[in-house]
Amino acid sequence: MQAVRIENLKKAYGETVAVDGISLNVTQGQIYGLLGPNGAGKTTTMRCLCTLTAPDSGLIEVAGVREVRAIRNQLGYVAQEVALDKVLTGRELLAFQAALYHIPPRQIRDRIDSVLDLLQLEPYADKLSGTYSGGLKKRLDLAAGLLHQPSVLVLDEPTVGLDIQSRIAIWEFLRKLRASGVTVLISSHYLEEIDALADRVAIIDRGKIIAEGTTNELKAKVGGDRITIRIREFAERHEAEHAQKILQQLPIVQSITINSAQGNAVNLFVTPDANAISEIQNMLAAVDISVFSLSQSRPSLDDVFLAATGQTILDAEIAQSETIAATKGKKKR
Ligand SMILES: Nc1ncnc2c1ncn2[C@@H]1O[C@H](COP(=O)(O)OP(=O)(O)OP(=O)(O)O)[C@@H](O)[C@H]1O
Repeated sequence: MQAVRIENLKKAYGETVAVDGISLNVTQGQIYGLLGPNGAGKTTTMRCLCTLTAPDSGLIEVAGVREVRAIRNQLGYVAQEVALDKVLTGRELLAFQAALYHIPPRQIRDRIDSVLDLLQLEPYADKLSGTYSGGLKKRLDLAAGLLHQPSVLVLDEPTVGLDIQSRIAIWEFLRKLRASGVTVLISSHYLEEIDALADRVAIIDRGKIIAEGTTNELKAKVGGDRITIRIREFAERHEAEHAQKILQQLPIVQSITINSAQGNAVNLFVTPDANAISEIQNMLAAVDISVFSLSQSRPSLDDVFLAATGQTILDAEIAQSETIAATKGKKKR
């Protein structure tokens, strides 16, 4: 049975199309990643799945059930913002959540002890949650999401703003959860997070899935190696375009894009070839283009995004924030 099935989900807010026909299948016991820039539609997809936002159309099924109440019993949702009442202790907060989830009163104590243990929160359980560090708050949020023993845990950007140690602790916890059979759906715009955790990934851009598969499958599809050339530390766009024109003539070059977020670096995908670097260097030297730096790497998930959209995730985020700023500016006038 599929843990999560979403078919042709659509949701618009006025003229903004947040989700534009997303379909997903998540097998039980997997960590499934939704990767995409801010504003791609990840939160809206998750909120629709968790029955917190009504979709305009599309089908949602969780562990074989479609009815709102039944879906809620199967799902735990941990939102992007930590939603804690600071004047309660961790334990009191969990007790409050347990009542919201209609957990039978006789079971509440055991359930709370069990999630506190699972997230190694016992030493902090009787301290006010307002005094917790960011990592502890997130762990308490995760504990609350697991109180009713959901078969699917949905996490929206669970490590945003956390330091690296707290992030790694949460990654380890999620792997343990998977080993116990819980399905985890996680959204992130951190490439390394999805790379480290997800069995499968859907890459989302502007409300649509642009690539789906295991991380290895997706990287393999991109093909050859990536070579990044910087003509100068911060090159002008026209300098990068000149190099692009020259390098396009090389048969080993599969595609070339210019990355403005990286000082107009020139990104190439080339067929794997031991002489690729020297061929490129010779070609540029022949037309007197000097090179500030040159690096070669295996494809990353960002390359998958780049190959599908023509821009990196960071570029897409910059473009999205510029669109929002422009819309706000228009409204003010
Ligand atoms: N309640 C809302 N009202 C109006 N527009 C919304 C609302 N929620 C989301 N949007 C818009 O829908 C689009 C998708 O947003 P969404 O939050 O789903 O993306 P995201 O990939 O989760 O990004 P983020 O990580 O920034 O939340 C964006 O353009 C956003 O501005």
